[in-house]
Amino acid sequence: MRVFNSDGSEPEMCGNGVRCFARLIAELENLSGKQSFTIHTGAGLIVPEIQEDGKVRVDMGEPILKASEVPTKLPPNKDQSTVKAKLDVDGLIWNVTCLSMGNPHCVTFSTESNKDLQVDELNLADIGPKFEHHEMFPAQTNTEFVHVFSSNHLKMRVWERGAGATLACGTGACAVVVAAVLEGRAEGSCTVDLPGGPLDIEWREDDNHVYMTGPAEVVFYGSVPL
Ligand SMILES: N[C@H](CCC[C@H](N)C(=O)O)C(=O)O
Repeated sequence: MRVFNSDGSEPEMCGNGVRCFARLIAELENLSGKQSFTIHTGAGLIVPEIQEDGKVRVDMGEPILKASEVPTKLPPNKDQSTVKAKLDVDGLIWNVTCLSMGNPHCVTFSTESNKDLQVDELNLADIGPKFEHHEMFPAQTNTEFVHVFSSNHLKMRVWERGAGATLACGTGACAVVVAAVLEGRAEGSCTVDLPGGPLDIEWREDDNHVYMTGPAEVVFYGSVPL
């Protein structure tokens, strides 16, 4: 599977895209019931599995925490991660945790002056590009702004690299749960509310893999003359 952002850039991976890809294969092959596929992506092999209830569960692999592999130029902690780092965006200091799910993510729950982000009040069109193109992210970044309802219920908005504000970001939802666990804000299994709907995310201790479960439905068929 190859995926392209709306600006034409080609990211390594797309979590929502791979769910839709699995659904399309099942529709085209007229498959029903539980189905599992191995998809080659720019982030390696990804395994989506269509569940009996029709939802798609994706093994998104292991999160990448090493700063140089996110990649970010933020000064790393002793364990080489950038958990609870400080990012200066136009003079405002944001508390961030950066990681990769095959593509780069910067997750924030607060600024130095505001400990509880009211995500619906943020002007993403203003601040999003300042994160996306920040000098600390040599490959740019997807940025997730998160409110914590409880230790297993989060809400996020996302400014995506190469796409802007979107209704949903599967790799972003995975990055949000990993960051929340690392910051001590959440447990490993969470529901993440996105503008486009909820996703169930589980970061499993036994294999260190992140699993994302959510719907995928055909909404139209079309063709694109190239
Ligand atoms: N804009 C992202 C790619 C799409 C990721 C998102 N749509 C998802 O569902 O994971 C990037 O450039 O890394």
